[in-house]
Amino acid sequence: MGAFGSNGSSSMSIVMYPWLAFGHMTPFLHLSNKLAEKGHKIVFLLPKKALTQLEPLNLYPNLITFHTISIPQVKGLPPGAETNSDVPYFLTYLLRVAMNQTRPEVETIFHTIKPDLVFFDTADWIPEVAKPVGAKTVCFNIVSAAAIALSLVPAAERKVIDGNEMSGEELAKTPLGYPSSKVVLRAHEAKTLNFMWKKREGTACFFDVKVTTMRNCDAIAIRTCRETEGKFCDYISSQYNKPVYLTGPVLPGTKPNHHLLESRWVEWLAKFNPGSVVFCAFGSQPVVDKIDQFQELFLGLESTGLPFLIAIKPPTGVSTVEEALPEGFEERVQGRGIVFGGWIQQPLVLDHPSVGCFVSHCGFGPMWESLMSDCQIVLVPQHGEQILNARLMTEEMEVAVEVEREENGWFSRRSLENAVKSVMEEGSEVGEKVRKNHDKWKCVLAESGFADGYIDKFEQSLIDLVKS
Ligand SMILES: C[C@@H]1O[C@@H](OC[C@H]2O[C@@H](Oc3cc4c(O)cc(O)cc4[o+]c3-c3ccc(O)c(O)c3)[C@H](O)[C@@H](O)[C@@H]2O)[C@H](O)[C@H](O)[C@H]1O
Ligand SMILES: O=c1ccn([C@@H]2O[C@H](COP(=O)(O)OP(=O)(O)O[C@H]3OC[C@@H](O)[C@H](O)[C@H]3O)[C@@H](O)[C@H]2O)c(=O)[nH]1
Repeated sequence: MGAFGSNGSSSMSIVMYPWLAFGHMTPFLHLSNKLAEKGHKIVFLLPKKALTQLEPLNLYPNLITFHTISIPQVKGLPPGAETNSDVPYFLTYLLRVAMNQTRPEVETIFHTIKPDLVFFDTADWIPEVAKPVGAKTVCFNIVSAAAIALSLVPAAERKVIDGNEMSGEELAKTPLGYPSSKVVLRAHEAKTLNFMWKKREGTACFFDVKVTTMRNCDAIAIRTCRETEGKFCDYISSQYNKPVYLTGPVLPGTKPNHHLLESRWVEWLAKFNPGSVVFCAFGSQPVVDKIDQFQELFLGLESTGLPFLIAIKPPTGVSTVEEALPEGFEERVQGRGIVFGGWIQQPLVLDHPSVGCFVSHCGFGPMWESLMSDCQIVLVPQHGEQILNARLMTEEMEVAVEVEREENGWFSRRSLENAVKSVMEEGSEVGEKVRKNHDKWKCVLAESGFADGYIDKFEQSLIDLVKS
């Protein structure tokens, strides 16, 4: 094995195989760009359908090669389903079953490429397949360290009695030594964690899969930084008794071939004053499943009286967002409100000067994107991990507000309207506080050398790992 690194004579050969969700594939690709910038070669495994969205984000096509994987049809999944965008949230485990069936194809690829390193997060058989070809494995986690520390460490193990669901109170208990009293779930929120211990046909439970990946890999990596989540990273490291490598925020930055925002959005956004538009986006998967809750979100934005752009996937059972709109909504908001059910260039919309507020489901990718923007941030988290991200943003960093929900999980149009107004109205105390804190954090994260420093250190850890 020769010398490694940007100044060395040879580069590392890396394979990436992320979970089949855009919230995972996107940061894996951003990290690939950072490693390619240092001269390393990457083969990126992904389903065919994801190519359209990911190809424009590949900044080093000479070094990053996309290799499409056939995702088998599994009974119960919608026909042609390949990514989380094609699957309702409650069926996501079947996509995991499908991913497991790609093992023979991945094995063949490893034998052909013989990589030095394999990055993965969900396919727990990767270490078994990588070892015979001499590759080291990195479990790269793109969710918050807080979410992993709360529920995906050995100390969080739970006994499921007779296949019964656990109570919210039981699930809300933090594992021994968990380092925060603020980034926690309330009992009614913790119920969303039940899926982790649920036994499913054809695949182990989520908790077992994740703990196995982190136990069996050669290194654990997390897309985060010490400044925001140091204590959670230390806790994970102590739980698994291995070092945790941090990549930092891993955002693409501005590159010469950075693509442009589609003209339809440029033209529409240009009609409004700087900082006046509310952009609401809920990620790549259909997450708001109940149609009345879906409509309440729209009605809440309508009530703000502000211009808004909503990018959201239709709820389960409805094929387009248009079909799910509240009655008379389109006529009432004509000229100031748009709803879009397709893929939108989220980071570029957030960068647009007319956009002043981001209403988000608080996936971890959007969380970083919002921190790097100048927008006020309003959070409507849907599931466990997103709720924890939201607590990090509201309770620890104090850069955002969270929309209030009732005990049954429902949020009203009024609570959404109030949250948006609390950050958008001039002179609002809350609005000023979160803006000040957000500015401070942005200065830290955007400071020259901050993100690059993380990547330099990360690259060195990988080189040491490969040589070990
Ligand atoms: C209904 C179930 O769906 C499937 O999983 C749901 C989503 O899981 C996301 O990943 C995580 C979620 C959570 C969480 O909700 C609460 C937590 O405290 C921690 C996590 O962690 C993760 C996670 C962590 C680390 C990692 O490397 C991961 O790959 C994930 C995921 O982002 C999203 O795409 C899923 O839709 C699941 O398949 C389950 O079996 C279903 O029942
Ligand atoms: O229309 C879209 C949707 C998404 N995106 C981009 O795609 C990326 C993925 O978005 P999300 O993080 O919301 O992705 P997902 O919906 O797959 O989230 C999933 O994985 C990451 C976790 O933190 C989330 O909680 C989980 O739901 C974002 O960085 C976003 O900028 C778009 O550019 N356009």
